[in-house]
Amino acid sequence: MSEILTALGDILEQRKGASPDSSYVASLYHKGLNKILEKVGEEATETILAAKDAERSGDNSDVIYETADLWFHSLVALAQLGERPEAVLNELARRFDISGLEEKASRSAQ
Ligand SMILES: N=c1c2ncn([C@@H]3O[C@H](COP(=O)(O)OP(=O)(O)OP(=O)(O)O)[C@@H](O)[C@H]3O)c2ncn1[C@@H]1O[C@H](COP(=O)(O)O)[C@@H](O)[C@H]1O
Repeated sequence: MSEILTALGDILEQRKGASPDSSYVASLYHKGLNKILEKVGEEATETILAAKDAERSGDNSDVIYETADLWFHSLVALAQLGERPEAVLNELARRFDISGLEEKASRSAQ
């Protein structure tokens, strides 16, 4: 799965040199960070609404679709700031390592 994020990160970097009419990502870069963050906010709201609908209906397809939009726009915001998707994966891995170590320590103290 991380290969998909790496490939998407590469495309997001390539779009930095593209003309705004040639691609959605290039058009977002051209509009600037505030517009990208506005999209992150919109997609977060749409994800929340879709999650509440999913809870009622039992159908998760819309919340998965909206979460993909949210992740995508968050990665565009990070790319605009000069960060790649791997930075987020590394942070998640770091937290996983810490909690894994804490769990091991609490087990050996028992
Ligand atoms: N993953 C995505 C992706 N997810 C969502 N979107 C776009 O994000 C937008 C979602 O916003 P909305 O639903 O609000 O739609 P909208 O009304 O068109 O947006 P606004 O006019 O309000 O800004 C849609 O235009 C989607 O097409 C994406 N656009 C691109 N990608 C990836 O980015 C790559 C590069 O895309 P381009 O720059 O378009 O070549 C693609 O190959 C994909 O892998």
